[in-house]
Amino acid sequence: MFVEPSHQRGSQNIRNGWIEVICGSMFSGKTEELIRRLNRAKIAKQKVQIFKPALDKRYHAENIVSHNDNSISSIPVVSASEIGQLAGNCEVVGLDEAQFFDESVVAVCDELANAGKRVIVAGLDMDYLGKPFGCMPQLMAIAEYVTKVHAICMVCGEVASHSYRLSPSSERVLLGETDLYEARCRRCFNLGEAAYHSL
Ligand SMILES: Nc1ncnc2c1ncn2[C@@H]1O[C@H](COP(=O)(O)OP(=O)(O)O)[C@@H](O)[C@H]1O
Ligand SMILES: Cc1cn([C@H]2C[C@H](O)[C@@H](COP(=O)(O)O)O2)c(=O)[nH]c1=O
Ligand SMILES: [Zn+2]
Repeated sequence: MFVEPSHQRGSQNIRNGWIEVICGSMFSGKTEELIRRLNRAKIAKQKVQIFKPALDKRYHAENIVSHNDNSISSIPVVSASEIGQLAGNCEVVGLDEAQFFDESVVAVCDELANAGKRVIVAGLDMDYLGKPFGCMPQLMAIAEYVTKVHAICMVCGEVASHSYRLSPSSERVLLGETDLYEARCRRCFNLGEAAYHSL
């Protein structure tokens, strides 16, 4: 379980910021964990602002909603470059579905952390082909803390790290849930359609 580090102040009494990344496959609990951390910050009376890419409107236009129906309000943004100004004087900034943000998200997170904010980013580390997704590798590289969470393989019940696409679409961005994707372990992901026959 991730426990919050305390905010240290430097020699000029400036708060020390940092970046946390929560990554993993679909259904691995990224959004649940993001909401848990943000709610704890709210309980600690910290000013919190949450953002998501405007294209992700699966469950709700504004709220961030997990697969098990936990939710928290957020601001949808078209470009990550909007976040800096909207984050204003908040102390904690949350980003969900970070794999969909444009590449400016890396500099934006860096600047927010440099300005003393706690930045918590959740996103898919890999796409449906098992390739690194968007700016997630860069965000993981510059983060102080990286948490990789896991789902359960829907074929064999082992620990799942991959998101297997059930449709033939080869678009990288294809929004969906259990209708289009299932969590799989490495072996069942590589077996593809044959996985269910190999049990
Ligand atoms: N294969 C699976 N493995 C684990 N949890 C699953 C699976 N399929 C559905 N879930 C549900 O998804 C929830 C996690 O949802 P969420 O936090 O939105 O995940 P993520 O943001 O990583 O997609 C779990 O608590 C569980 O209720
Ligand atoms: C693997 C993969 C996923 N997506 C989409 C499908 C969902 O709408 C989101 C991921 O949501 P979650 O909170 O992590 O469950 O991303 C995609 O567009 N392309 C992909 O390769
Ligand atoms: Zn498996």
